[in-house]
Amino acid sequence: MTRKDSGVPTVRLKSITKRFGDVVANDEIDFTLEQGTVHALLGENGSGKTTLMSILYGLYDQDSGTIVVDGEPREFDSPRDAMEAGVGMIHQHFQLVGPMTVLQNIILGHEPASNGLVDESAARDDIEAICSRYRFDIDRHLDTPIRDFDLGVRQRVEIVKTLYRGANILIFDEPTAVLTPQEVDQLLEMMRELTETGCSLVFITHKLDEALAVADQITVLRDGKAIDTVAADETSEQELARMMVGREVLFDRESRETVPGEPVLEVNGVRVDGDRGLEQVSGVDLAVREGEILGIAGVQGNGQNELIEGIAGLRPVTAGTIRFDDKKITDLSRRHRIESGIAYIPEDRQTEGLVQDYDLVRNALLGNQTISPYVSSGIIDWSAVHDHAETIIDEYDVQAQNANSEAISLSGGNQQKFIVGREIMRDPDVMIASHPTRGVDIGSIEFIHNRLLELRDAGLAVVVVSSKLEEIQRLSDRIAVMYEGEFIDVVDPDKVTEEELGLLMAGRSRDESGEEDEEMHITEANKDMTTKGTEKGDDTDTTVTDSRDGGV
Ligand SMILES: Nc1ncnc2c1ncn2[C@@H]1O[C@H](COP(=O)(O)OP(=O)(O)OP(=O)(O)O)[C@@H](O)[C@H]1O
Repeated sequence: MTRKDSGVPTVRLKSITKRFGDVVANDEIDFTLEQGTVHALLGENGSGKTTLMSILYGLYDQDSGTIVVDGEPREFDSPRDAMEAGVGMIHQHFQLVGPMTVLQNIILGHEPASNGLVDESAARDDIEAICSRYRFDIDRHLDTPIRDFDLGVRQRVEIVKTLYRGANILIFDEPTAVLTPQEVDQLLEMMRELTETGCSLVFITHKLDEALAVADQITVLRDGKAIDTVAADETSEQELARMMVGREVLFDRESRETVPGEPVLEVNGVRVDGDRGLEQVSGVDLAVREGEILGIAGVQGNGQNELIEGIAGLRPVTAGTIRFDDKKITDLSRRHRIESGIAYIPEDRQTEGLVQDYDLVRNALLGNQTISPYVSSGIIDWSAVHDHAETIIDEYDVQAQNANSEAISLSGGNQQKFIVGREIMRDPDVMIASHPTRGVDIGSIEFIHNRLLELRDAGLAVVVVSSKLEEIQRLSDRIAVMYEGEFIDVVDPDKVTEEELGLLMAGRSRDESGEEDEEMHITEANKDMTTKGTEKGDDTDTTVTDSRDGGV
């Protein structure tokens, strides 16, 4: 990748300060974005990254300080003002309207008109030109409602929407958090291509390797202050981690001493449909034992999310049975599953994990509405719920003004820590965690990982779904790989490389010689880990190569 020399700064933020009540979110921050470069903004959850960029995007007024764009001091009263100056923002949480089509979402508020009518054909041409230039594949789906797509596609729609509005200064707020590894590579490549066409990019991220791979400059924020700005090719992950957290952070896989017990959660022949009524999970078998973490790896969209939503009771299963603690729970409601001991950390904290305009007290009650001491004889004990919210805040280091703060006022990572705390503190027997550290800073990732490992060591059955391979490898005792609605393999994390996992996630056997690709062998010992190919035009048995007993 070629990198351009710094020219005249595209954006200069001078001594920006922003307070929310007593919280100083930005404390006299200076920040310079050079023309045609990628500038990564790093920092722990709550360090002030989103606030700083929201000021540049006209969402917040700064209390003091100046914004200079292309050499001109600017005052943005709204995102519309910022957009007119060429500043666009792709948010962590998408701002799309579910029932509207992809095309309608892209042009919303900027509809081209012809004879007083919306000229969809002109819009279509413009969008197709943008898609082909930046290699987006969404132009095939312009007439489909956005609610039919997963997060990866929704994000691409957001990016195209921003480009459609003419932005050439693009702020990406944790864009890779919702993407698969392959999509991440594509996005990073696309970000470089955008700079080649004269765009200047701010890249907010927690992923140091991505910042180092794509950025020219990196600025680290801590506690609302800019700690330093360094050239990406003159620093390292270790140095950045130290600047962010103020200490060394280690992510080594520790060998474990304890042995898993009996299966507590068993799934047999389960089928689950996706949002569009198409079968996403095609009759899978799964058994999770006491004291183990089963990692489910897979490229997003291969049924893993539908499967765990089926287990958690958020989505009906169309066939098969789910048993927990030897009792059939297939038809139990979500609430009854919680009461029976199944906790769930959802993929999308914004819509499934929290009610954004509820305060943390009411959010602490979610899922505990029938549970003593919070509720007895149908009466809520708000003082007990308040104490509970405060305990979560303290023990999970959630940065919030207090328990009465609305969820929406918390940074994304702090919202995540609150949900993790609430779910773990239910004292469950089974924990199902979907992308548990999405959007979480490295210090907090270590913290959440350690909590999940503690649950396992305390004898819980834990299921972790993640598209981050290093997370799956670090946490799991076994890794089941899902591909097109089925388990294609079960592997030992100590014996598989990231490359092999990546191949499996792409539907390929670990044996690259190809001999085993066509028909993998089934041994007696692993027959019960086998899943049947069904709806996808494949009626052969798909085999797993792990020889331990027990279900996937
Ligand atoms: N609308 C708001 N009201 C009150 N406090 C807020 C608001 N927005 C942000 N804050 C607070 O300002 C601080 C900085 O938050 P910000 O979202 O900018 O952090 P961040 O670095 O982007 O974090 P993350 O990586 O978790 O997204 C946090 O303490 C946060 O709770």
